[in-house]
Amino acid sequence: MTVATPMVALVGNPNSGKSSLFNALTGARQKIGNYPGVTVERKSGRAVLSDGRPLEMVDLPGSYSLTPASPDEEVTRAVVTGHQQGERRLDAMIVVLDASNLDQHLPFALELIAVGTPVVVALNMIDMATRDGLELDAARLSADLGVPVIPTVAVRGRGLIELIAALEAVLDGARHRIVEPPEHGPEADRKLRKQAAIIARAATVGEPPERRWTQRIDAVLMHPILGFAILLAILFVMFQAVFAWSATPADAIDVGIGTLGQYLGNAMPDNWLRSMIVDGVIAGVGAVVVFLPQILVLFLFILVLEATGYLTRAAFLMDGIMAKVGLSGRGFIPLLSSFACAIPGIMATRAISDPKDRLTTILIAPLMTCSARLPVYAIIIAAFIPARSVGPGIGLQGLVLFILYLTGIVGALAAAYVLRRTVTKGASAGLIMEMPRYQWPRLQDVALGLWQRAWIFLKRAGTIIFFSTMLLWALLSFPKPPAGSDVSPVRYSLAGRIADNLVAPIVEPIGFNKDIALALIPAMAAREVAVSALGTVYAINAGDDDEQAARALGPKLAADWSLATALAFLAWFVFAPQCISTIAVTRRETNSWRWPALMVGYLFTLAYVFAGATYWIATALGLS
Ligand SMILES: Nc1nc2c(ncn2[C@@H]2O[C@H](COP(=O)(O)OP(=O)(O)OP(=O)(O)O)[C@@H](O)[C@H]2O)c(=O)[nH]1
Ligand SMILES: [Mg+2]
Repeated sequence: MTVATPMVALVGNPNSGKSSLFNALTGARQKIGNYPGVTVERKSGRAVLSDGRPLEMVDLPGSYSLTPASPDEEVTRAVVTGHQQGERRLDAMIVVLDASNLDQHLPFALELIAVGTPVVVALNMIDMATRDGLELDAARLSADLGVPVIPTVAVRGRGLIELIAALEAVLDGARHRIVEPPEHGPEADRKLRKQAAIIARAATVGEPPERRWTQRIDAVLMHPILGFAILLAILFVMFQAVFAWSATPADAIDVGIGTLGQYLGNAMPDNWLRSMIVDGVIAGVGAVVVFLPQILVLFLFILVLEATGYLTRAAFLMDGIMAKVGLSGRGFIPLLSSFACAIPGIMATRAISDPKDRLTTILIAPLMTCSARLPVYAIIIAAFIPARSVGPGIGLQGLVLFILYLTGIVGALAAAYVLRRTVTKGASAGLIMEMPRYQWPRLQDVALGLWQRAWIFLKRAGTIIFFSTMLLWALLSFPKPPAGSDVSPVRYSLAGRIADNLVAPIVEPIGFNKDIALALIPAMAAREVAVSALGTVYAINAGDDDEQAARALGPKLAADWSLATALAFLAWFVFAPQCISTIAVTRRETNSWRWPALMVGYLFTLAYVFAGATYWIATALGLS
């Protein structure tokens, strides 16, 4: 028998009903304070056992595991292990579970039971589980866990008498020793989750078909090997579709822009204004707008996958790999968003609680292939990679695009691995997220999402790209070479001179010609500007004798560049941090210039090295 007032804590996942249970058990006899040195609230109160003995009870903050990922979770761990300043050693714990979420709440319960302090499990929210048609076997669960399990409905006060009785029984048992729980990594985490899943399944005797279906689908989609193969297959189909489905509408836009350019070219007098509109705006902006269909196909896939509930599963699948490089699955959604654009991706990292984990995720986000790279990739692939099939249903062009995406991902993982061992050193936490239900995507939602992306893209084309194209046109057009000289107007212009004298010598060793050197300057504003810049350069170069120049950029490149140069150009854009907005948002989110500077530095280095290696290997293979 314990002599002093027994000390009991309520522990469990967030939202399992701890506070509701605490209120029901202690009534008005509560004290609220703070744990010393931290801003974590301490809530304690008095309950009574059936024989009238008093009991001190604390309501701990919700946690996912004993490996802390936040100050709240640190306090929970410290109280559970008896190391918390200002807290007595526990005599018992009430572990609170949400009955309809056993899979996700049991891993923490298993960890808590392993500590050795006497435990009573409150199988809470039984009313919700029953409402959903879920039937649980508390006795079986108790047998598997080795501790008493009492079904409760905290908000109705049901099961409280039984809970107190069970608590009394464990308090009267022998004194216990605390087994210091190991802080565990992802491997131990997965084991725990697996064990939890088995116990949960055994305790579930009746389940509505919908839940069973979810589990059956999950068993396949989240299988460590099969699920991964399916994820890769889905991504692969997605990239094939980006090319296959967009060809016809892209051609139509292309023809439309060409016709517009030709019409204006014929209708306007031959002066600088005509050159600015036809060679500058229409050639430049048009070269980018052509990629709208491909961007929409990509987003169609992302939006549909997200709406079905699959993306969260993909995050779980990726967690294992991400943990190996020191990231957590929490970073998956931000990184996936970065496939659309790094800016919302970097902002979404706010959901990552560990600061170093978050910082690493920010630093590698620009390596995810954003939609602004798509125009660059697409034009080079279309011009240099033959549209032939390399297997049933596998186009070579889609395959190359897939490889470019993959290179970005592998580069990001490698970068994270290095960063986590150097500048952002630290331990990584496991992933816990609630799984959404599987459902059919709603057509309106997908349509609205697509409309928003299209609008954002066109707005960029109308602002950043429009202005940088105009500026570039001006830099490319002036000063004019003296009449009668046969020097190229582009090379004679201000932009041409900057590119030739400053940039070209740096990028020449990696196989870039002077036109590329020129395009890289305005592309610092945004990657897709590289395409509009090339469009403008070649349009101005072609002068009056080639009305088709504005829209025939692809064939022009194919005639002008070697394959080795084209491949090096692709490799460059996998890594190069050519996006002012990303640098700005990194500065804002990390609140210092140090991290964006590091990001720009390491990415340019990688871009240079990889583009160079690609060029030299391709040249050695005779691909020039
Ligand atoms: N239907 C039903 N709702 C419950 C039950 N227990 C708690 N709730 C509700 O579940 C929600 C979360 O309950 P809390 O008691 O705040 O959960 P908690 O575990 O203290 O959550 P954190 O403090 O965030 O970790 C509240 O809206 C409660 O009203 C229950 O047995 N049945
Ligand atoms: Mg609470």
